[in-house]
Amino acid sequence: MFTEMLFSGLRDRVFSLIGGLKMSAGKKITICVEGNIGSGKTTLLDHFAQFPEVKTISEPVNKWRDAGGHNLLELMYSDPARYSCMFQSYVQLTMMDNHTAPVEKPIKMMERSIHSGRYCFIENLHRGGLMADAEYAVLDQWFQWITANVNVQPDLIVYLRTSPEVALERIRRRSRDEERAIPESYVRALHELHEDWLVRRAQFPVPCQVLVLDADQDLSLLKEEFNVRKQEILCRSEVKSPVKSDRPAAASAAAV
Ligand SMILES: Nc1ncnc2c1ncn2[C@@H]1O[C@H](COP(=O)(O)OP(=O)(O)O)[C@@H](O)[C@H]1O
Ligand SMILES: Nc1nc2c(ncn2[C@H]2C[C@H](O)[C@@H](COP(=O)(O)O)O2)c(=O)[nH]1
Repeated sequence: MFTEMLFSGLRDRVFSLIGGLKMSAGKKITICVEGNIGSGKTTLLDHFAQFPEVKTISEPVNKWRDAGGHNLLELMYSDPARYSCMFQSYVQLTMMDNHTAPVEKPIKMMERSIHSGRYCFIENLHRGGLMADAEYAVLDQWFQWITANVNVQPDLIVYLRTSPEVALERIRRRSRDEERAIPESYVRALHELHEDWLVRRAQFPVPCQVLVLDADQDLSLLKEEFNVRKQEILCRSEVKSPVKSDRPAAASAAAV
């Protein structure tokens, strides 16, 4: 009940923001909730799942933990040099499946996207020397083909921005078996890659508008943060969505 009350204002703000995206009649809106491991994505989706306008689609972690009886997530964490290419290949397939899943409701809210899989996780594994150049090149070719030929375009990214310290504390608190040995350096590197991508716009294209929320705050303060930022975003929602090209254009609205 307490969480319900806290998020009720957030729901209204998200919906008014979506209204600002100039939803034409019948248009479906896709929102991707991005953030580091433990940033609160599942918690946010669980809350929004109760609203009739929203269809939430969680990250397919269960598929990764049982692919024909194999726990690919555990394999990847146990020996990333050997298994990360295989794992990322399956992540790209399962995330493409989520992106293309037909949804009757006007709002599809996804946990993460194929984009963060490429720009944050694959990038992290390659830069960390845990993925060979050839594997990186092949995964990128697949990613480029998918983004050019399949509609994996979100309309809005909600970035739950946490400090690495808070993310680590929440990972430890959640204590998922496969994640018990995640080093602090891994979470820190993922944080910087999210920041480079969604805030600093350092290298990789951002496919749509981004709403940045300070997710370090406890649930009680998260709603206020969103209220403050809502107007700032709405004035940008007049901007047309990026023209669909063979690659996602950098969002014409600046990051907030
Ligand atoms: N804003 C928050 N304040 C405090 N704890 C949170 C907050 N958001 C999530 N948590 C807790 O942190 C852990 C990770 O949250 P989760 O939603 O599973 O993150 P993600 O899906 O991004 O990995 C869970 O135990 C959850 O209850
Ligand atoms: N190597 C990758 N790992 C990924 C990717 N997407 C998610 N994950 C891992 C991170 C967590 O251990 C687990 C679930 O993520 P949450 O942030 O929801 O806890 O899956 C990826 O693309 N590559």
